Amino acid sequence: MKIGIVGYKGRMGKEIRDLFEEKSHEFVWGYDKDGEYFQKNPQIIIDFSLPEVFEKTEEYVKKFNVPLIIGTTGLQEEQIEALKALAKEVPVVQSYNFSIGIQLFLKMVDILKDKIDGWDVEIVETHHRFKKDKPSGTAKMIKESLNKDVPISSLRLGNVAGDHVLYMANLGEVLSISHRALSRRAFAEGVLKSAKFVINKKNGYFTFTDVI
Ligand SMILES: NC(=O)C1=CN([C@@H]2O[C@H](COP(=O)(O)OP(=O)(O)OC[C@H]3O[C@@H](n4cnc5c(N)ncnc54)[C@H](O)[C@@H]3O)[C@@H](O)[C@H]2O)C=CC1
Ligand SMILES: O=C(O)C1=N[C@H](C(=O)O)C[C@H](O)C1
Repeated sequence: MKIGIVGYKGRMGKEIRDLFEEKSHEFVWGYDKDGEYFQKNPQIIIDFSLPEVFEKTEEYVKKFNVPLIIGTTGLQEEQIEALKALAKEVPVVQSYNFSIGIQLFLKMVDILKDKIDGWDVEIVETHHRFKKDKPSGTAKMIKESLNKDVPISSLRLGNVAGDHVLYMANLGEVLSISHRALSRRAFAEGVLKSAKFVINKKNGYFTFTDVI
């Protein structure tokens, strides 16, 4: 695959490029703060940047007419709507977490959510000090899966790649589900899976749940 990355100079951009190149795919196009890197037209665009870059990503996806995988968090409701409109033209995979573990976490939440009425429920997320958004996109996904308004606490500590814990308690017991990404490789692996899933599709809006 010939890939393009929006945010290619960032932490995730570099991890994704390294993994794809290890697997003999080619990094041929990139976009970052200082503009475009162009070697060849990409066959797919992967965006791990910031919400303010979204319109540029949309512009380049339309220009190259290729699938989009987007992991950028903190997107506005209108940007999600714009992604769904874009997905009528090209295939789009959007997720706030591309790790397999968080997919399993969400499945457990789905089993538990109707059985914890009257329990105290709180989410705690911990990330590296450089993370710009708060709370994390994953914490928002967990809250949405619970289908109720629960508090989220955000810690920004050192170089933590991404921890999420869901605590549930009644007066006699505490139950928790917890996930820790040991490095950004876990997310990059999910992006590679998504790229293989989406590369030959015509159009459509997909999440990482559809991919695995
Ligand atoms: N969905 C998932 O599984 C994951 C999502 N993320 C999300 O991915 C995004 C990127 O995370 P990191 O790589 O850690 O951040 P980062 O800050 O290391 O990388 C962001 C990149 O975007 C570039 N950028 C910023 N403003 C720009 C602009 N106006 N025009 C062009 N480029 C611009 C930066 O120069 C940088 O290279 C964040 O939204 C983060 O929350 C991160 C890890 C996993
Ligand atoms: O910014 C990060 O690093 C991460 N962001 C995502 C989020 O906001 O949920 C996913 C992961 O936890 C790492």
